[in-house]
Amino acid sequence: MAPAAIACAVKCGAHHRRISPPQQGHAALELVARAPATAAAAAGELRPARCRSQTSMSFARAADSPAEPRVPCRSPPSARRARAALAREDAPPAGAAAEGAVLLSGAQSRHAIFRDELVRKAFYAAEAAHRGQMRVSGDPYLQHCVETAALLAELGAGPAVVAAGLLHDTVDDAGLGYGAISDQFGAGVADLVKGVSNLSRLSKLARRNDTASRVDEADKLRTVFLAMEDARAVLIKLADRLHNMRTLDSLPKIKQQCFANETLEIFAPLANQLGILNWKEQLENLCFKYLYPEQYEELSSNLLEFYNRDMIAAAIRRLEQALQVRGLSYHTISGRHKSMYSIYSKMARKKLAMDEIYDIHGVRVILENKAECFTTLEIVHHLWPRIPGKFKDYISSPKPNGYQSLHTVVLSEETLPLEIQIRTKDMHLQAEFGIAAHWRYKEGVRNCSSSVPEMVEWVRWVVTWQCETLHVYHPYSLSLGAPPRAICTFPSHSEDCPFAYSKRCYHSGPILVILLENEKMSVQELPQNSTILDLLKRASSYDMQLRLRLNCHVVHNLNQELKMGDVVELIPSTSCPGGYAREFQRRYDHRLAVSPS
Ligand SMILES: Nc1nc2c(ncn2[C@@H]2O[C@H](COP(=O)(O)OP(=O)(O)OP(=O)(O)O)[C@@H](O)[C@H]2O)c(=O)[nH]1
Ligand SMILES: Nc1ncnc2c1ncn2[C@@H]1O[C@H](COP(=O)(O)OP(=O)(O)OP(=O)(O)O)[C@@H](O)[C@H]1O
Repeated sequence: MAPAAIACAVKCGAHHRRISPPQQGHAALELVARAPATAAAAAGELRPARCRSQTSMSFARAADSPAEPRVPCRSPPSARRARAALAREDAPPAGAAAEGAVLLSGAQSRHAIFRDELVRKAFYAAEAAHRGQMRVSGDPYLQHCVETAALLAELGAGPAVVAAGLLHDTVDDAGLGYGAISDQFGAGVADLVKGVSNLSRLSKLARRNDTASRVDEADKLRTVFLAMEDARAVLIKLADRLHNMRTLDSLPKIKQQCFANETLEIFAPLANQLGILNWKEQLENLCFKYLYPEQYEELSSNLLEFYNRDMIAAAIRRLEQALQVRGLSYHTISGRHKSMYSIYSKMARKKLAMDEIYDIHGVRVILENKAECFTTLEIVHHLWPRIPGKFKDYISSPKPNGYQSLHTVVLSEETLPLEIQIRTKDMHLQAEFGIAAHWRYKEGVRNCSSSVPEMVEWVRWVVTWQCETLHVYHPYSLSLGAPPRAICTFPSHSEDCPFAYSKRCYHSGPILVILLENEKMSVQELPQNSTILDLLKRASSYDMQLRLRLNCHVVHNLNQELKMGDVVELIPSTSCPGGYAREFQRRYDHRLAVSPS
């Protein structure tokens, strides 16, 4: 649908009555009531599911990110300071800026993990490394590092991930070496920081090559991201991007759009694949704001009048009581309102006005068996008047992908449509993690024929396992069936634990590798067991004068086999001492400096 048509569709929905406003840019509210079997439900508690969203729009830009083009800061003093800070113990170093102390205590008051020894030490190292560096907004650079780490802390990530979140820009922007980080924080943290750097570099190249505009290529790049790095590095990169997107205001419009395009095509779907829906929705809403500002404003002001969180909470309470009266026990009842971008996309996809979208407010009930689902449906239709034509029985007639659920739309509070989904715990497991998984449903048929789903499921599992908040809402922890294999107690793993984090993919299909040549990045799909020579046959610019690097190491053997996520660079033999990437950056910066922005 053309933007003008969307604007019209948004307008058409503008007559809804005024109700409680959502926070701007806020991801969908999600409320969960556990069955009385759980402590939360026994206490009648409603709580936000997954991480609580925070969408403060207060700071501007960072690392790989928004304030581009960023001349790489290789300031020897900051690098020296940072190395010195690394060498010290974890006490605040003499000369540490007072504003650093304020940032640290602010972070500690929000998240206890900032009191952890490793995390505090990482904070001081980041403080020393970034001292004096400012963001485009004029805020201290360190603020971005702290906010990135805070997002990870909010998910319940452990000390290594939060420490790496604090240090994520020290290699690229403060000249700290892998060795220095590894010596002080261990190879685990250093690998994560390096992993984030690698992802940032590819992301930068993707923006320069406008990869986001080629859907297929963007899909493949996401797959490469998941394949090439530890899932936790991807998580840190996502946190980095989310904070940068929240603070995009200070940048020129053209760069805002460039970041928003890339985020919408690559990072938001990545968050979806990782199962961090709250981040996915925040990222999408922010992209929407920068890419379609008029439609965003219009839809946002209409939704201010329309979103009704209290109604969802009241509906959950009412249904809970009714189920109790009938003696029906359930696993969970959850509610959410649809995010702004999801509404916008559905309107565009289905050419509908806002008031024709019936699932803006939704509730989902998970029960033990089919019979209980149908009884619950009766109860629902008894509690609220149903909207004709909106009932779907995907239990009796499952969707081709196996998805099963009952869907109905009722009129809550007499005027507001409320979508209610009713399913068993096994159906829910299928809908979240099986072939009918929600992320696959959202991506449509793309990606589904390769080994990608297997890899995504693996990465989702690792990330879920690593983050307490996500773990709590994992179906296995809702006793939705036995875990597939024996697992350790959260959050530690035995050495041979199958769920310990490691790069693990089960590739049976083709591999994806990145080829960098002549300032161009492409994602190449090759059969298993392909060699560097096979890849070079596809390179338009290859001649024997060029040197080759595979994952930053010079290559001597062209028959070396490639694996998923490898990065192959063709380097001009006259390359500058700083390496191809830096020369590339220099040329790019020069071009931007001379071209009108
Ligand atoms: N995980 C998963 N969820 C699904 C799938 N199909 C539908 N859903 C969920 O069910 C909701 C409604 O789907 P349908 O009842 O088929 O409705 P629709 O065709 O999208 O159109 P509307 O009735 O306008 O919402 C979706 O918004 C999803 O939340 C699926 O294959 N997998
Ligand atoms: N009625 C509901 N109750 C509770 N959660 C829901 C309900 N409907 C969808 N969800 C969940 O809300 C999240 C956001 O879904 P969203 O509304 O953006 O898309 P969708 O409903 O799945 O798809 P579509 O836009 O295609 O209708 C998903 O995790 C989805 O499973």
